[in-house]
Amino acid sequence: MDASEDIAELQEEVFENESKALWVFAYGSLCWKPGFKFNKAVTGHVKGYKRRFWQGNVTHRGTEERPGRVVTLVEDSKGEVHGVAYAISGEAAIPYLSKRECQLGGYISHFATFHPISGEAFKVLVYVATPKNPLWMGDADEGAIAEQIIDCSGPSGHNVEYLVRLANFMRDHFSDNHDAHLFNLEKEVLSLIDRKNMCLNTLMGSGEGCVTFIKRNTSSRSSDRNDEEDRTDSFEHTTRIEEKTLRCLNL
Ligand SMILES: N[C@@H](CCC(=O)N[C@@H](CS)C(=O)NCC(=O)O)C(=O)O
Repeated sequence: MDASEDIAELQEEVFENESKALWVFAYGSLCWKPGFKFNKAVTGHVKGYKRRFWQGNVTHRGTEERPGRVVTLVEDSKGEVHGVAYAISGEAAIPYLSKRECQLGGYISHFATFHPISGEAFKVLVYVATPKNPLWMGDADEGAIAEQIIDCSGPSGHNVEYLVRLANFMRDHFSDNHDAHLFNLEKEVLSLIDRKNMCLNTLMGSGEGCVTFIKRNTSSRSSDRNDEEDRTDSFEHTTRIEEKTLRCLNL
């Protein structure tokens, strides 16, 4: 973890009252760089999609001359995409996401059903790029996509950082989830970096604004409290939390 990164807690459970908050599902850079304040974050998945590096990007990880590649969700009746859902807080999150995702990224938003690692499924807002948007790049040979990724960078950093931080997030939080497209691309990109004698550390940037999640194990709460007290307390605790401003770890 870079010294400039922030830490935030991943919770294990979403209580019924909390699922009525506005939640956003993250499956790309929002997993490791949300950029907005949230009250709660839980891992889980959405069904009926697959994650693909089929969206072009000229405002974060590429330029007009050399567009980068970022992820979107593509419909797939047998697919599942794992990521993290955030209970957003404050009024700034939606305008921020509208600008970052829609205005700058070509994504549109709609609702999907999120299945948390424990607890009932609930609705989440998800930002998806469709083939209708002008930045759409679509399917391509994974070797060609890898060549494009190592060749692109933009105002938010290198396209390699985008890919590797997402792969790291998935490894850290979903050990049994094999997103072949993501990890094949990572393997191809790391092999090209090696062959071209490039420096991965340099490509990964400073980590400014990135978040590393630590798991908060609610079941480890003091054992002398009954479930109801725990549940109520942890819900109140969740709502009582001031808007979570992520703190830097000055290690
Ligand atoms: N909506 C997806 C993808 C979001 C995404 O990766 N957006 C890109 C392109 S608009 C972005 O914000 N990149 C910021 C960055 O690369 O630092 C998610 O939930 O994570």
